[in-house]
Amino acid sequence: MISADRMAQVDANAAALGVPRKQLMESSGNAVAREVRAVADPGARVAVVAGRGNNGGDAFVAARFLDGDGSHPSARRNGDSDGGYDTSVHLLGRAETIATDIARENWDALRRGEYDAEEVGDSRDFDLPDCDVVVDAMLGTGVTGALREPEATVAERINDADATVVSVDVPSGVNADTGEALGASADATAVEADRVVTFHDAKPGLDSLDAEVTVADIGIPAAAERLVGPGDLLPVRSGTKGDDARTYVVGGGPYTGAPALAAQAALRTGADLSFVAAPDPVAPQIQGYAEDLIVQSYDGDHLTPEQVPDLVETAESYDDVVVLGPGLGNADETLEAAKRFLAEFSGRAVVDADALPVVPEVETDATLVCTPNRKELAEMGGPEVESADALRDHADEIEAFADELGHVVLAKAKDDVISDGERTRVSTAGTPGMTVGGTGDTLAGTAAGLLATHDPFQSACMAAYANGRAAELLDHRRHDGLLASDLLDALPRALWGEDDE
Ligand SMILES: NC(=O)C1=CN([C@@H]2O[C@H](COP(=O)(O)OP(=O)(O)OC[C@H]3O[C@@H](n4cnc5c(N)ncnc54)[C@H](O)[C@@H]3O)[C@@H](O)[C@H]2O)[C@@H](O)CC1
Ligand SMILES: [K+]
Repeated sequence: MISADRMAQVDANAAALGVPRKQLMESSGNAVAREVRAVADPGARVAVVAGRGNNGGDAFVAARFLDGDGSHPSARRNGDSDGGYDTSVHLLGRAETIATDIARENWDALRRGEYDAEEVGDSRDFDLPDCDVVVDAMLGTGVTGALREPEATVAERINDADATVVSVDVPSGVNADTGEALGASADATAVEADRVVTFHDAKPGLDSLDAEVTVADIGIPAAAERLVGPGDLLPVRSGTKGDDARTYVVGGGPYTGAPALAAQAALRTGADLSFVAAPDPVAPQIQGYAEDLIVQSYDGDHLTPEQVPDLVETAESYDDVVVLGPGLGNADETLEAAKRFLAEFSGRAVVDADALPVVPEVETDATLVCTPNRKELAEMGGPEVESADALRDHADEIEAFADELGHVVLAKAKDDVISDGERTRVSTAGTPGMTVGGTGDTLAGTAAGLLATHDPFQSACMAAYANGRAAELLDHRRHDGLLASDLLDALPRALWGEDDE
């Protein structure tokens, strides 16, 4: 099962892996043509009713495969008297308004190839021709809201027609995630399909329909789902910046750079305000690294359980996303404090570095993203991974560990493995230069900035990819000598830039 949003991500990942959408469209159209062949014999009359998006584009391709008068070489070879169908294509709207290049190219191919293809300017002029099969390609997963005109009227004509209705991807006007007709009213219009050819994977909403559903393999590589790619960034790229997103790094003491890097990465990733809570003696130093941060100090030179109630109260009252761990050190009192923090905190947090080993030891209501390296993963009770290259070979064990832990695990190495115990993805983004200190801190801060407005698993996937991608964007200049602080500059481009699409 795959949701419409995830399908769009996978599709963008496939393009990044070298299988562009136009190629997928060719496979989709071919699959639609196969379905028509399954419901009607050659020579039957097929009316293709297409919208101006890629759903229509799929059907333009199908028309090329279906149309014919029996003279196609394959039909002759097979000894069929007539391998083709009497096919007409009806585009709802003018060709200039076709929304995507690939759909327009397939429309142009129909016109140049002298297929029977017309533009329908006004639905009042449109008489669905007498036909045996209607291919419904008005709208697919790109539909928003109730069917507008002319689609609504045409949907009624399709439903009234005495023909087998084959819908492309999803019946037009139906929400693929829920199976409901889109729109406010209970009697919202949608096409009633006899058959649906959907692509790549089943859609949750199609089960409840009174239609026979075929799932067609359109050649999307498995890696487009398994590997985190630019498609996984669609939630940030298509979303708006969260209002008042705030992050709160509880870190510093023996070290000062780590909390500063994490807090700055959070700002680069969409947080509006980034706070650091740090011990008195090091607070000015952390502030000195960056005027963009708001540093709040507490008594003592390292975190102790005494400070925890105040920190929890501050974080919870402002609904801050916490980063717990960077630069805290591992004094016994500090680990005790980390444990107490997690026991009392019920918000969202990224847990990194020295705070990680306490996670399995504590009951918490908090929503956590844990970001261990290989050594920390083992210390937490996760799998022992023999080398930095081998992490992804242990993906199944990491999934089992995340399931047992009850939190998202982002295990970082050459390739990162991200799991919530059910879903597991691998990020191969990154460069050899990233073994330098501090890149884990920018990763934790990035995850926190994203966690302010996105779900934990998605945030962890996006953070792993964006942090690695930031290094790739810089790598041509800094193959040796990359600094974690360099990544800060590149993070916004990695997240929102167009350069890897
Ligand atoms: N995403 C994928 O992975 C793939 C998608 N493919 C096809 O692409 C389709 C999605 O294409 P698009 O995203 O271009 O979207 P659609 O073709 O579903 O529809 C988009 C168009 O419909 C219009 N529209 C939206 N809501 C409307 C409403 N309520 N009434 C009237 N018009 C409305 C929009 O203005 C836009 O022009 C899929 O359903 C599938 O058929 C396939 O080609 C292969 C792979
Ligand atoms: K459709």
